[in-house]
Amino acid sequence: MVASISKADWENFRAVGRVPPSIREVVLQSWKRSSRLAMASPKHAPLLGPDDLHATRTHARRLRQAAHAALSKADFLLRQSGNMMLLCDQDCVVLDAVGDSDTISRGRENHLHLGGKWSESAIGTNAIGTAIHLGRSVQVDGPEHFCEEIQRWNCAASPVKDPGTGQLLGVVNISWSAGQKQPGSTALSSAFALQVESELAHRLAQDRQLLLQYLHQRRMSEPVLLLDRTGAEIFSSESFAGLPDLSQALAELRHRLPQLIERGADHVAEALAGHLPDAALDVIEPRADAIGLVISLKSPSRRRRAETLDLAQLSRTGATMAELVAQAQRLLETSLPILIEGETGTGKATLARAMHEATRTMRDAPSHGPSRFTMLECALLSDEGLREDMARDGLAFDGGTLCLDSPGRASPAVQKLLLSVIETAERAGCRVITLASRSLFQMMQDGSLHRELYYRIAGARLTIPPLRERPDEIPLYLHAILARHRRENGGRELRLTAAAMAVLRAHSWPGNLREMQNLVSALSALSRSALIDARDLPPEIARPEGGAPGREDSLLDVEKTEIIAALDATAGNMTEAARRLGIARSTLYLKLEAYGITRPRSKP
Ligand SMILES: Nc1ncnc2c1ncn2[C@@H]1O[C@H](COP(=O)(O)OP(=O)(O)OP(=O)(O)O)[C@@H](O)[C@H]1O
Repeated sequence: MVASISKADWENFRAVGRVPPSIREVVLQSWKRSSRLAMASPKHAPLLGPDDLHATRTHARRLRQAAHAALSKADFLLRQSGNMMLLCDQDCVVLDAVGDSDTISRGRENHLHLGGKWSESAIGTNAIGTAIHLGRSVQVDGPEHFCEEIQRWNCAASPVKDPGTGQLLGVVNISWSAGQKQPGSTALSSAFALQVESELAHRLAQDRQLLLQYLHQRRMSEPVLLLDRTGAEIFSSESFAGLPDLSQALAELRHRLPQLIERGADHVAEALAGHLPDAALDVIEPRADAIGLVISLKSPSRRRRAETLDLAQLSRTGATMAELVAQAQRLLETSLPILIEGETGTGKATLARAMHEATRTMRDAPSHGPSRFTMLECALLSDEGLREDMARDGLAFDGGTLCLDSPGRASPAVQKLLLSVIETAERAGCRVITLASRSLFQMMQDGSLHRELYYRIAGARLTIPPLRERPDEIPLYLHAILARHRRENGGRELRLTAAAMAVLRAHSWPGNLREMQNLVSALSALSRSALIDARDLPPEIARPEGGAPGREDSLLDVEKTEIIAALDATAGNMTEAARRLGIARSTLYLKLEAYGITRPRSKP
């Protein structure tokens, strides 16, 4: 494209406001906006200082990361072409400059370079500022620029929009000397902008995949809604969708989420507190950036619940935990890395947090400093993201605890990087605690866990046995969880009948304490009475399908459950229960004793 006007046209407009007849409408409108700002004619755009530039580039990291491939390609293609390509953010600040080195040097003279701010309000009509103002591709040639010094340039800029929200993120701009003909530059800037947008879309799709994986791993049974960082709904449980009166609060949240989530988890929690007071929030941050949000109802978030239990409380939940807590306390005297193993939901993360809190408050451990608890969900880490976090100090340790969740599920590349993360953490006086629901030793033997990583994390081992291996402790846990639920949520105090307790003791609890926690939340929400009987329990617990016992169910478990179900169905009538089970009444008495089952009700 050739400029629609001459230098003389521009001079006439500036001097007496005469509008050149051949001027393009887009340029004229921009000149009018620029005139209203009554700016002098600066020689260059304003320039951000190094600290502000660093902060601006960090803030725009998502855009810059997505533009990485396009910038590398442009750097190669535009070498010695007289063109340079600039990536700018939505405030018109130049974030990156690549391409022909002579053109880049000349750009510096006008601050058409890193940190230069090219908004219309700062420097009048120019492709970057005008494209951002209009939200569409614009080319501005020589004398069409509003400020004289900038007329040595031709520029073509195309917007980059967030594929999730449609929000303008910035522009890709191509600049070259006004004297040279460079046909196709607008097309080139559009092509690169499209490439950046498609990379952003690809990353958004990957993040959505990660969010679904996260939800799958949590196995949440309460009403739950999963949103990505743009506010789009990724998943909603039927129970959540059916909740009345939430639509307005949610619409507002989804609208504000893209801004809130950029500012951090605390801002989201704060904004939601007024709208969804009963909701628990989990902002998902597998790397330094939040990629989405889980909202669950009537069950405070796992993270918050875990924070409230200390070692003393844990040791009160039975002999097994008392012994484990005693061992944990001895280990806290050392600097050994600790591996906590146990099936899903057995309380590994809770124990790790309680250990962290204990270290924090130990007066005789000044070296442990003010201390953060940094949890890395290893299965969700990518080597690229982790490398970036390490490079820009996103994983700064201050003593405290580095908690690695399921390192065996990380890719081999991530496992290698974790070795350096651990080294950095230990050098900063950090305690390393690793959580695993499968035997890491076994995984090392299988070759799915890096051998060196295993020996770096498994200094000492604590193993939490599954609930089904310690049925005597089940009532203690139930009482503790019922009491805690009432403390946290107020309301009625739920109590269990002997029959209900018997069924729950006999249950195999494949989801362990998390399953128990969810059951208590569900009972509290659904039960009309404060006294829970066996018949109020969900069918999969009260009457497990004979054909589909859990992996761990033994035949004895099945028999025990059958007996409890028969007693429940006959309201404790021994004669009738024995008849249903096809055994003698005396045999039923013997079996009750053997299984430690308490008769629900005395009926003849
Ligand atoms: N001693 C305890 N008493 C009562 N509740 C507990 C106890 N320990 C853990 N919990 C609760 O059990 C649930 C599961 O605990 P946690 O998340 O620590 O388990 P986990 O083993 O780390 O699970 P996963 O391996 O699936 O991540 C949480 O809701 C937690 O608050």
